[in-house]
Amino acid sequence: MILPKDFRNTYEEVPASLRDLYSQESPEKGSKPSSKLSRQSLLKSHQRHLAFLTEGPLPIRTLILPKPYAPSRKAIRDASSRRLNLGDLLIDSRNPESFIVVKSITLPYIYSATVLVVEDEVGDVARLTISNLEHTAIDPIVSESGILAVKQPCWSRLVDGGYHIRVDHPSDLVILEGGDEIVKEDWRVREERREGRDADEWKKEGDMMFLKKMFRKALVCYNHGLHHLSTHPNAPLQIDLHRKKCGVNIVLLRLDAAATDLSLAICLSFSTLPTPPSNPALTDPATIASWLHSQSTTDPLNLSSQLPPALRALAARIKFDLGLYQSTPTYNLPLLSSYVGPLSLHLDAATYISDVEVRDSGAGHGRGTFAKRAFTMGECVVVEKAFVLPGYFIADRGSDCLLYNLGNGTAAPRPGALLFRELVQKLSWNSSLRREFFKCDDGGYEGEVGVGRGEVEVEDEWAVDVFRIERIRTLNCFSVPTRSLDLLSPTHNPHSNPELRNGFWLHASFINHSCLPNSVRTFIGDVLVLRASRDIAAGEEITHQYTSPDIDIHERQEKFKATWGFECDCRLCAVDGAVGEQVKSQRRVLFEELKSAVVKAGGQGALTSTAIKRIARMTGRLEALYAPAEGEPDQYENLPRLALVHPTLFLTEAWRGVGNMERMIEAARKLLRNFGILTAVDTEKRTFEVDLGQGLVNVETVRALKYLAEGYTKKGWTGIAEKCVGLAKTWFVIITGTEVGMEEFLKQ
Ligand SMILES: C[S@@+](CC[C@H](N)C(=O)[O-])C[C@H]1O[C@@H](n2cnc3c(N)ncnc32)[C@H](O)[C@@H]1O
Repeated sequence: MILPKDFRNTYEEVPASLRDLYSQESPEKGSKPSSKLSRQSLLKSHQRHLAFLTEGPLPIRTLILPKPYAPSRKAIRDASSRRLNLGDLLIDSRNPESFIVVKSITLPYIYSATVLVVEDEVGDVARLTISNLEHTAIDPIVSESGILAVKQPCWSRLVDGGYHIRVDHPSDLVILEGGDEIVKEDWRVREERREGRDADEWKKEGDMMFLKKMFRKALVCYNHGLHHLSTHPNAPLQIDLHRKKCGVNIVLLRLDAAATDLSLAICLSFSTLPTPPSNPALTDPATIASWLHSQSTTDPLNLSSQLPPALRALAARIKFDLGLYQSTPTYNLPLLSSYVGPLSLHLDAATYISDVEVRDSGAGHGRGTFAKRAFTMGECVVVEKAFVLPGYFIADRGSDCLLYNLGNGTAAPRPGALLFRELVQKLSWNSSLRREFFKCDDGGYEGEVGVGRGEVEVEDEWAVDVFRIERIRTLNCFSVPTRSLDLLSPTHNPHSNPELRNGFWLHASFINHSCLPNSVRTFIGDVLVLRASRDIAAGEEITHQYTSPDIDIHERQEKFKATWGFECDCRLCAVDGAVGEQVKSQRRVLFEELKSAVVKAGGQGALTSTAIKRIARMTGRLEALYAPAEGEPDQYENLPRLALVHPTLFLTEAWRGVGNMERMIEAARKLLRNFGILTAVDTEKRTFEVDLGQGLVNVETVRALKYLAEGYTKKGWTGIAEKCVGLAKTWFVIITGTEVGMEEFLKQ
């Protein structure tokens, strides 16, 4: 089809236009549309849109969340559910007790959303837009002539006039089998099972579909094969088909279904042994499924050693993906780190959370995570495999997409949009995972939309509320590099702003922020490693920095408020906040002047001692703005002085550059001090003491120690140099998660 020149793709919604449209309540709300498009014009428009997907330039995918509304909690088969037709639907008015059954009369348009033309049981037609389905055009979930039940249907306005039916929550859509009794008689179809095909042929076709990445079609073929085997038994083939279905389900993130298939395959493989096992548990699918879901590394039935390798590998995969827990922080992290690459993020690692507990923080911060035992500096406090970390190829522009949330006017770029999509997919298909996820902080969403935490059950499953998923994502996700170590690489330029992924960790979500934290989180692929950055006492709350604090207290608090809805009340924020406005503004001005002086000095070729001294004098003036007034106690005594960090780092490296070791040592100690870490040197006894207090451990403090070691070595004070190296090593592990790359870093 040749598209007309003036063709506009109205299936790709424009967020700003939609926001404007939704900003005013429709005067027609609650009434029936006064006019509607004919079947012919809907079909014609649809054909053009389908042609656009093959002929037109593809825009960036735009996922849109309208204003929040709760998913329906009514099963369509519930006797009190009301079955409607298109003619009964009202504008912008959803009834959670109602549903409609429609049949697709077109191929689906699958891009930012899925669009179909559907007819109802009396032949009326409508455009149906389904958001948040994870399928692709080659492997669709909804098909031409597919039959769907849509819960709480209503007419939603379109920007260009007219109406469509819009589905946002995956649990508001039910895909019906052709033979389902709920489907009207003349729509019912016998499932297509080409005569003459045997299970082996279905298996081959399924394998072919799998290779073509048509995963859902592969599942259909394997199911046909299994159906054939119900009348032509062949145990090895049946095991094989369940095994293959399990593998496809894992690819589609349908882990609950994968566990069901695998338990059937395992039981069949045991029951068909020449001497079947005496333990009946081994041939009971429910027992095997519950072991797969047990989240425990224990294996009371000694299954692992008895399973054929292919089934054993699948069992391990499912257990890791559903979440596996170990009680000790024993890991070979360097080995795990060696497996990680841009396309291999997902590691086989169990989660360690045994030595922390979640309880009310008692400080008005909601729930928090607390130490159940003492941790020494550097120890792992939590090690956690991601619940979801999308593994896309960053250079692949085909995965570009944006998520617009019209409810709060925010837009998330690709990392957030892809995390949202994958969270929706994982939660839609795995009811066993929903309860834990929906316990995470949702910032009071339930109250706003009028749903209580315990009430969200649908057909014994938790409803998949996409608005709530998005709220939970924004409050709890982390931006992550492939490995924290990569952020330190000499080729990594912090100003080039490399794209970080967005990931979700269920347990780390319960850790509150402090600008003066006692732990540092790092990432090795999809494994989060949280280490104590100072000694932590049993019972102490574990905290980490959500983001490194802005120098300016107002900007800092604004960021916390805008992103997470809180105001930080840590000691640093209290002290920075209590500084008079005049001093605050003087600090800001001087900081900016220093920044320009540093840029200017750097741009004039090799630095001279005169240029460095000039910056040192300006830094001294800034330092004076942190001094206490005469007779007053020093509020910053052992607190970070954030505005001084960059200038002192510059001075340390500049003095090093011109070979002035004494000045470099002095500046490096100041750098530590400006992060809140006090050092004391006894020149007589040649001792060096470090008082970490509540100071910050980060890459710059590791660098400061490295420079100190270098300086003291040059002076011949090897004892102090060794002490600095020892501490630098511990801190390096804290800020990267492992010792991988440590020697190189300390040598540079
Ligand atoms: C990732 S969650 C942390 C766990 C959360 N407290 C809970 O009850 O689930 C982030 C939310 O915790 C709260 N929070 C975290 N750090 C805080 C702090 N320093 N002060 C006040 N509230 C904080 C905020 O409500 C924030 O949106």
